[in-house]
Amino acid sequence: MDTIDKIKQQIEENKIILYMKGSPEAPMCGFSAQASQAVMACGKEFAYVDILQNPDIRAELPKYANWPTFPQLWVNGELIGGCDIMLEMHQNGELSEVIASA
Ligand SMILES: N[C@@H](CCC(=O)N[C@@H](CS)C(=O)NCC(=O)O)C(=O)O
Ligand code: FES
Repeated sequence: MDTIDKIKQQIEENKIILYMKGSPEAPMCGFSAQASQAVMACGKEFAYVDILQNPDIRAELPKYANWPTFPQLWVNGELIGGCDIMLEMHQNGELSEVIASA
């Protein structure tokens, strides 16, 4: 399967999916750590992909998403945003709402 198809499948099959560096338990970058903590605080199960272990996705997702960096949170097939957006939405309560809608 080519990388774009793999990405599309992941996003379709997982209502909440976080593309990040490392894992929520062992994040490998401060941005990914903060983002995964905000998502975890919403209390709903979510999928994640460690892009450090998936260099093809690291290379292709930014083009597909039209978003240059990681982490990236996707909910219901749509890009929500990166770390700054997740933290802002966590602070104003919108992150839980979006995640609850998944
Ligand atoms: N301001 C960004 C911070 C994230 C960021 O700058 N990520 C960088 C460093 S971890 C990145 O993903 N660079 C591309 C790469 O490492 O593939 C956000 O809101 O998500
Ligand atoms: S890995 Fe260096 S800032 Fe994320």
